[in-house]
Amino acid sequence: MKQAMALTIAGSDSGGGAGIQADLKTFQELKVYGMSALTAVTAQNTLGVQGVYPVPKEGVIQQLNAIEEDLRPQALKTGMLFSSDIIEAVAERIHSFQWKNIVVDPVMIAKGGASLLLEEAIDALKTHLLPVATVITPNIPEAEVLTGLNIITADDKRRAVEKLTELGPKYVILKGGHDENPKEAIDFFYDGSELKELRSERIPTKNTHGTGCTFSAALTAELAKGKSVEDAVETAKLFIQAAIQNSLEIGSGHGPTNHWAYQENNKQ
Ligand SMILES: Nc1ncnc2c1ncn2[C@@H]1O[C@H](COP(=O)(O)OP(=O)(O)O)[C@@H](O)[C@H]1O
Ligand SMILES: Cc1ncc(COP(=O)(O)OP(=O)(O)O)c(N)n1
Repeated sequence: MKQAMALTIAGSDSGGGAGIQADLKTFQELKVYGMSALTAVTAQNTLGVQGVYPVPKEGVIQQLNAIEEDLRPQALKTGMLFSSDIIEAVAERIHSFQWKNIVVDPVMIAKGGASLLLEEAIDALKTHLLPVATVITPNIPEAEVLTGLNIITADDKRRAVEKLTELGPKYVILKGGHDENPKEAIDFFYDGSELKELRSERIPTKNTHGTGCTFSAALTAELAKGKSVEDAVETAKLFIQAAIQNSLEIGSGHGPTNHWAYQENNKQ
């Protein structure tokens, strides 16, 4: 059997709950061989981000070249990319290597408010990276920045996903973690014509550090196995639901999600 292989291009979270660490843990749980290209080192824990140290663009390019030369991913995701320099380099490599199944999680701001994307990089994200994306997974504040819309109602969400599709990605998943619904966490899935809702119970917990990273990593892992985007997102939603339901009460801030809960639940 061919081994499924996935790549994450993202920042490091020293606390292990988000970023590269969350992505690799998720790949591993879903039995996908994980590779990483680091874009930045953050000093971070459950209380927030204390420092950001970007990797020079040349270092990011060299990591991607090394992966292409020898390993080739069947799917990849991008997370924290930080600067327009890094975004342009990543988009160029994805294009020239003709990598497929590209998940763009347009990470902008960490839970505590720290900026993980420079203001100057927003244009590059829209003009360089979204056109090469297969699927993008913004949360509501990120979708507001990318579209310039105020997103509150279901109609706003429809308008937002349509507008985001015009920027290039084939599919848009507008995540509902930040909306006001106290009972359900509803994500909107748009394939360019049909809008579907992915619903789950909203779990009342403060331990949601790394939810977005984990969700997009699960989606990427399933794409690497050859699933369609429609099927991969169903598994990603179940994976994040189990991870939040069994989140870890560690640290004194927003604890991380539990990456092994999905497999534990699915053991015979
Ligand atoms: N309290 C919660 N209960 C259940 N699902 C949640 C909860 N918070 C977020 N989610 C889900 O986690 C995933 C990540 O969403 P979100 O938190 O909006 O992303 P981000 O971490 O990028 O802000 C989505 O599928 C969302 O519906
Ligand atoms: C290094 C790094 N990358 C991404 C994030 C944001 O992760 P996310 O899943 O959106 O979770 P929260 O920041 O909302 O907890 C991050 N914090 N660090």
